[in-house]
Amino acid sequence: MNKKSVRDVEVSGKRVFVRVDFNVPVENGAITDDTRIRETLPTIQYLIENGAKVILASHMGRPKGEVVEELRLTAAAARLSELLGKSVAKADEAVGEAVKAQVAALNNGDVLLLENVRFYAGEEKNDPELAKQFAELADLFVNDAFGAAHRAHASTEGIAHHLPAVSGLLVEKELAVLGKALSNPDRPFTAIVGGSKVKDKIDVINKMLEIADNVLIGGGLSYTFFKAQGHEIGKSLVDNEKLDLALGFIQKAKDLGKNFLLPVDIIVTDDFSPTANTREVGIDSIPADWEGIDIGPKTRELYADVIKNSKLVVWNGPMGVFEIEPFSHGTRTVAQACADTSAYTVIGGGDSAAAAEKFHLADKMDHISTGGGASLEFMEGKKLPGVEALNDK
Ligand SMILES: Nc1ncnc2c1ncn2[C@@H]1O[C@H](COP(=O)(O)OP(=O)(O)O)[C@@H](O)[C@H]1O
Ligand SMILES: O=C(OP(=O)(O)O)[C@H](O)COP(=O)(O)O
Repeated sequence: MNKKSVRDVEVSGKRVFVRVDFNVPVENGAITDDTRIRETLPTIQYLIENGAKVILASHMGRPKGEVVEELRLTAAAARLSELLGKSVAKADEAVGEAVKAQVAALNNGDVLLLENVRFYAGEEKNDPELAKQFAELADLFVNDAFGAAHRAHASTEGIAHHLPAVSGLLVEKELAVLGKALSNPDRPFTAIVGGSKVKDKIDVINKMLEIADNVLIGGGLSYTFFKAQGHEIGKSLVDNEKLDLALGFIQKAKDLGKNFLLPVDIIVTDDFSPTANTREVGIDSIPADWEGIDIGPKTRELYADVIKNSKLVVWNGPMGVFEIEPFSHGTRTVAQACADTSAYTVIGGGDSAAAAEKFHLADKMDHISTGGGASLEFMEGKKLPGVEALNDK
């Protein structure tokens, strides 16, 4: 990476404003997955050990510039404190006199977590005044919020214009792993693209056709391709505006000599529920009033085989509605194949990561990205504003 990291600058005795992504799932006030907090520990521990005064800032949810009690970072502070094995002070605001006083009271090695930065309307607007207020709290800015690196907000981008600005160790790691997949991949390189957000995934499929050897399509995306090819797709998910583009991708794969695989069989259902009737059908036999919900057994076998024979696998998006048990087999098979293969496996996207967790296979993957949107945008070749704003080496 051509950006400076926290290791490239002096931090001892400095007030360091660290943007993290503690946007973790919470149910009834309890954190249900603390991955994003655990992944920032290397940076926070590095700063503590090197005598910095650590000021952490994060967003949580989308409170749209207002205080929303359920979106306070109180539970995150408590969990961080447990994980660090030391007390973490928590501010009730993110800027202002009380926060300044809390910062002034910090000793070297102390940690203070500010309140949700999205309680301020200026955050998402990248208001220069708010960015300045954040900057006034510190001597150095460290961005370790990979999950929010695609956002140009006051605490991710604006602040970098007022302070020396470097990356944290998580951002550095994410960029190194995802960057390798893009620029110097081990081959055969297999990209698996599934999920339901056709519009969001189009650019990623396009990019993967250029850089991967095998592109496997699954999930709700598949039906736009099937419809474009003239198949009956019943009530399956489709994006009618992308039919020509889908045909274009099939042609592009041929022109580039890439192995572009669509499901050869699927599971259809007559109702979106765990007790619904299901059938395995070929892609030319989808009943008009049924819905495609998962990849079928032949496709599972085919995809698992490709994954097994790969050296690098990048997976984004589930193969079916894995949240409902009878429709989870395709996603489970792909997750298991990723766990078993000797290939280096990279998982991006919240739902694919959640699927790996659900099947207790997450620790068998080589890299699970902490950013869904951010990893997609990075893989599409877009610039991430939270990274671009950092100081060059
Ligand atoms: N055939 C399908 N029909 C409808 N929804 C699907 C289908 N296959 C997968 N899904 C849904 O897609 C969702 C995930 O899509 P997406 O957000 O694009 O993935 P990710 O978060 O991994 O990027 C899951 O909730 C899953 O239930
Ligand atoms: O959860 C996040 O994004 P993700 O679901 O794309 O990984 C990040 O915290 C960014 O949040 P945002 O999409 O509200 O800006």
